Amino acid sequence: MKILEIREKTVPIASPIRNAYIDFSKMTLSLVAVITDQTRDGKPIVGYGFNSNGRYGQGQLMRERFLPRIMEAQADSLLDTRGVLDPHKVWDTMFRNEKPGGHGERSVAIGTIDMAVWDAVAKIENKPLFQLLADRYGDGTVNRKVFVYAAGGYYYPGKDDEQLKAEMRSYLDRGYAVVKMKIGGASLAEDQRRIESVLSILGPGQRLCVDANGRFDVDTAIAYAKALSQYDLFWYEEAGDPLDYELQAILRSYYRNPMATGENLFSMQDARNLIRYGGMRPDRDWLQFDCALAYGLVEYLRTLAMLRQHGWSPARCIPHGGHQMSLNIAAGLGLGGNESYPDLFQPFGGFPDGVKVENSYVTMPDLPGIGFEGKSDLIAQMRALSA
Ligand SMILES: O=C([O-])CC(=O)C(=O)O
Ligand SMILES: [Mg+2]
Repeated sequence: MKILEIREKTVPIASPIRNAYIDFSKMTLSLVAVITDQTRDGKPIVGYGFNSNGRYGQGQLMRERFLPRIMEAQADSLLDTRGVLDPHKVWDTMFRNEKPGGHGERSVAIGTIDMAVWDAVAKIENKPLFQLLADRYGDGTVNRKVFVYAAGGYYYPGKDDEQLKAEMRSYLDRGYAVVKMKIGGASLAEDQRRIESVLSILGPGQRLCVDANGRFDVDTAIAYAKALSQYDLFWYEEAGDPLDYELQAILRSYYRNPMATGENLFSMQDARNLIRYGGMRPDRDWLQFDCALAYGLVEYLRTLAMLRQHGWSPARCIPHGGHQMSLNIAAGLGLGGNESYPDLFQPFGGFPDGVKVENSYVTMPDLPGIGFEGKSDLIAQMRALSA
């Protein structure tokens, strides 16, 4: 088999929301289609991928480096022993003549193409990606029920506590038991008022996460840690700069409840530094590495192996990004769950049509590949690229 063509397009996912670090007024992503010479029911098998929110479209890097390397490679050099496209070989081909380190420069572009390759491979095998992953890298058993939480609670022009509560209530009404809001874009006193207003609407078994998006210096991170300790939060996320492992390690002396970070670490090596030097606690903290920003699933498999070597369970991973790729990895490889943005970044976030959230869990349906064909608004945009 061979890849006939790879197309990419930059697509807007702009909205007026703001976290503690950026607004999303000009946010974009790259959508990719890997068109193969394989067919099913007379139609070409096409794999699709896109990158998560937060890092913008990647078209130029793809056009100048990664797509030509794939298309110039001998078609056979990209195949496994079964004659099917091998994501690891495609990855090695993309990475040819790339130096180590400085991962963010290219990890999003490679991760986006990698997603489309896995989608194509699972479709060629006519299996859901979660089943393919369990068969190839696990013992074949899948856990179709995946924990999901609702991320939102952004700062928004004119948004008051009543609107914040209404937003969170609507997530609870849609079946979520864990919700997330932004902090660090206002004073501590104002954020505490916002947090307490959300806590006031949570019922038994319902929990809140807060996310500072890397905004705080060490003193502010500690001040928040002390103030947040009085609430029974699900987690305190990305307090300081994502690469400041010392800050993260210091925080454990001030915050006993769970913390979460990792969405802005874009390689196994960066993730390993967090595990080595960040003081993260495998019995309670959460890791949010997102394959769609971090060189894809080929690299995520290396990260999971690194975690195992350091005594961490994959169940401590709840990736950032809210895409179906991580849902498949969760169901196939035993992650602790996945993020979800019920009202943001559509049509890229979310679940196949008809999938319901119940007590903060979804059940994965049987769709070949990642499952994009089950989400009508998303697959319409994807097919427009590959048609
Ligand atoms: O606001 C963002 O950049 C997204 C984010 O941190 C998250 O989903 O955890
Ligand atoms: Mg975050």
